Amino acid sequence: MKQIPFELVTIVMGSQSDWPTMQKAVKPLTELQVPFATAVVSAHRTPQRLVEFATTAHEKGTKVIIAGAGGSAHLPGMIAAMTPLPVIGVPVASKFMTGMDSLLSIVQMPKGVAVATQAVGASGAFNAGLMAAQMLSLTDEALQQRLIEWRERQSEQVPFEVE
Ligand SMILES: Nc1c(C(=O)O)ncn1[C@@H]1O[C@H](COP(=O)(O)O)[C@@H](O)[C@H]1O
Repeated sequence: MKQIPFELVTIVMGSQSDWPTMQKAVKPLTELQVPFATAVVSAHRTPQRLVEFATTAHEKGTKVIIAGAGGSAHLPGMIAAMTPLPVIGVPVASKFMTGMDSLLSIVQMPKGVAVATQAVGASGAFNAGLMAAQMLSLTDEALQQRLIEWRERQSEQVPFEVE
């Protein structure tokens, strides 16, 4: 059986079809030199894989989990229910409800199990990568410095003049 990959940040998604959205999380992680791994894990289609992933991630070196799913998006919440690690949820835009269903599925967690829900789609995935790096920077001064410089570069790239 194939092994689930684990890294400092592990990005999981409900389906391969989520990858075009979820790959946006890779950019900030790469730019900030944060190691990450990716895997398809589905609460609905691969429940055993979900349990194995969620119950062992904290023992395998993962510090932050990013979980993206669309539609009936139970993946982030179910992972959060089984891990002590912070889980960042990304609502992937769905075919029929443009992601409102994904957003509500992920954001409306019951009290006692927390998911840090991001915006729907590509921007949410990008910010999930950024948020994961910010969480890790709490205990990594060099990463915090890289984040400060990354922010400065971002500000410099916003033109002052209106064209
Ligand atoms: N929401 C979930 C879960 C889950 O929450 O466990 N597993 C798959 N899915 C979602 O189903 C959508 C359609 O998947 P397919 O494109 O494979 O049919 C995807 O956005 C996926 O995240």
